[in-house]
Amino acid sequence: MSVIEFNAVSKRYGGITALDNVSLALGEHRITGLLGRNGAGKSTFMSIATARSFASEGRVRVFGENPYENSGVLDRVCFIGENQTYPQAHKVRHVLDGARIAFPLWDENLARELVDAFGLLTGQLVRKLSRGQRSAVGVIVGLASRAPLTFFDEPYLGLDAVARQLFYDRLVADYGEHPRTIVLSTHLIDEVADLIEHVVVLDHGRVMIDSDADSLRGSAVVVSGPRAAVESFATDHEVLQREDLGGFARMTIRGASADHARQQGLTLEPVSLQQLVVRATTAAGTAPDHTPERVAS
Ligand SMILES: Nc1ncnc2c1ncn2[C@@H]1O[C@H](COP(=O)(O)OP(=O)(O)OP(=O)(O)O)[C@@H](O)[C@H]1O
Repeated sequence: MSVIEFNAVSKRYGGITALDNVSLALGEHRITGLLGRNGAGKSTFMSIATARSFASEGRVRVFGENPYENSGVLDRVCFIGENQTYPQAHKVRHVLDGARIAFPLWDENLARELVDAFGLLTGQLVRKLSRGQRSAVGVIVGLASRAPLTFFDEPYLGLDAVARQLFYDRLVADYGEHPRTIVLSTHLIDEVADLIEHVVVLDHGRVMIDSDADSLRGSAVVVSGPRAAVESFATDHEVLQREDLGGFARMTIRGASADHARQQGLTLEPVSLQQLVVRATTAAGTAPDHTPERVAS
């Protein structure tokens, strides 16, 4: 079942097209990485999927229904943005109290554990927390909500590397025990590469990649060795990137057979998700009428 379905959805702000004819179906019980450059349309996508703004055109379905003013849908959705704001007088405990009421599947024990793990105190005023600590409050709400559809839109402004790792570890552990649909938008692709199962890359409001993460990772390899041998190997393949280093060459090649490369004495390395995303979004500007890359779903 698709939890989110966008069918030819566009969103325009005056002369700016933030989403351009986006068609996507995100299945349930997956962690999807929503990736793309600044201004690509990621927040706009999440804003429409959470019924905080209207599409200019197209059809949106969440849990199979129109999400607008639909409490049956929205009660199952949690959105954590990069800049959550809280009332001035609120303490951490008030935020948790509000979330307990808002989210039917709220897990108070998990919330308390996470408060400890992030080094917070429930009696602290949220406005006196550091930037990273405020982000931790958002992350705690997002995880403990156990919402069947949870969005994290760059949730970790100011969170240090240790706290971000804590978020990733707890996300994976809790998701393992309580599978749900999670959409995580981030620019820290290398950090999340191992935890995302599905990848959606937007660029200039369009879908550039909509793919299972493993298939995407396996879709290309980096081959290096003597230049003539690499050139010869690359002849019948699509070369995504090349570096010439004197008599040596290093190429990122799509659809290459690893065994064949090894037989020719070439060195193989996997391509990182970040490299694939960078490649997809740098090539995008030159391909206005592209077809989204859908490796497998
Ligand atoms: N409320 C708005 N009014 C006018 N333009 C907007 C509005 N919201 C977004 N935009 C524009 O729509 C485009 C997509 O913005 P969006 O915030 O969705 O991108 P993003 O991928 O989330 O970017 P970032 O990674 O920088 O957060 C941008 O060109 C942005 O300037």
